[in-house]
Amino acid sequence: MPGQSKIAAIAPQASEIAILGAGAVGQLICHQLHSAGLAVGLMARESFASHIEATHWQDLVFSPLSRHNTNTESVTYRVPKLDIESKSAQQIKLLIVCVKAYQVLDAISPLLDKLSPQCHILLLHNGMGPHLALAPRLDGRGLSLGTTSQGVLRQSSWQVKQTGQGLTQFGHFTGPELPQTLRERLLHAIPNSEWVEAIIPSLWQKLAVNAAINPLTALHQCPNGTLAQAQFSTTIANILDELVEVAAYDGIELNRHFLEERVYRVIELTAANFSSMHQDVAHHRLTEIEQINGYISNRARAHGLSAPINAQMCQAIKQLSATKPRSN
Ligand SMILES: NC(=O)C1=CN([C@@H]2O[C@H](COP(=O)(O)OP(=O)(O)OC[C@H]3O[C@@H](n4cnc5c(N)ncnc54)[C@H](OP(=O)(O)O)[C@@H]3O)[C@@H](O)[C@H]2O)C=CC1
Ligand SMILES: CC(C)(CO)C(=O)C(=O)O
Repeated sequence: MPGQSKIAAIAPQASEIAILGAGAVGQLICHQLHSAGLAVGLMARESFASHIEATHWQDLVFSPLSRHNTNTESVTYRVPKLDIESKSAQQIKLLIVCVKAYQVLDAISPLLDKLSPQCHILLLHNGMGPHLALAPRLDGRGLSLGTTSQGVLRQSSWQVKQTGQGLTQFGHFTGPELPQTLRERLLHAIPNSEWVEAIIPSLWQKLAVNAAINPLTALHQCPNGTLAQAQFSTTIANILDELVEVAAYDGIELNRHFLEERVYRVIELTAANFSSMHQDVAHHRLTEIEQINGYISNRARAHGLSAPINAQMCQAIKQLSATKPRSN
């Protein structure tokens, strides 16, 4: 293939880090960990139906971010495809879950009684909620959470292209902490990443960006930049007002002014992009609305409050999706 170099490297040692969910983000993180020399393997959906006992390999193609739309050279590399039924699964020390928010529980549930009791779990998705459902089921394992503003596009099953750089944040949520050595390796491997003392406020801040941008771009079928127009400012302000109030009841103090500035900065920086929800609706896929505006409205209800604009966004996206047959 033109513009592509083969640098296949086989790491013979057992994988100490496994990535569950071999989609866009899963393959991006896999590439970054593999490039840093870490023993990483993939758990793709098809592994569960597989009767192959031993570890086998997967070739992946990664295209780095291209500046000025120039042709960048893609790299092909090879990582183990992990089978949860194999003995090597017991050696996994860190499981990074890179599925969509609504897929987390279904993806991880079959693994919980098979992973080692020491295996640490890290959830990396947009939206919030799965951590609350997963926490009581950890059986003494540690749980960390993360959020990334890197951008990546899946071009085919085993080929992804990085489309944006951005901050990635991780932090401890509950149970035993991620061992220091693994934490350092993770931060070293993922560009522009940091460990934060309090991850939940960071997740709320990312939630604010997604809650303001994603449903409006899907409903109005527009790129992110269109939301800078004055006609959207009241709705965006209302979404943020409700979010800040609900977060405060959850014990998280957010700076309303800072949040709004952040939302408009993302609108400007990603002006030409179509949000993930816009794309999910356009491609007739399930959206993460339930874990974004739906989470705000559910947490409001849990505190005896209401978050009518977020509830309305949630309802409108579900209605819009219902008019289109789903492909997943
Ligand atoms: N793409 C991006 O640029 C960014 C995405 N995010 C967030 O990251 C998360 C992941 O997004 P993204 O990678 O784009 O999504 P994708 O749909 O590309 O990847 C999800 C992957 O999870 C797999 N999966 C689903 N269910 C299971 C299961 N039960 N067992 C094993 N694998 C499973 C899917 O398999 P299959 O292929 O078979 O469906 C798919 O490969 C989302 O929350 C998204 O909002 C955050 C920042 C940027
Ligand atoms: C930041 C934003 C809104 C960029 O499009 C995003 O995270 C998404 O589309 O889900």
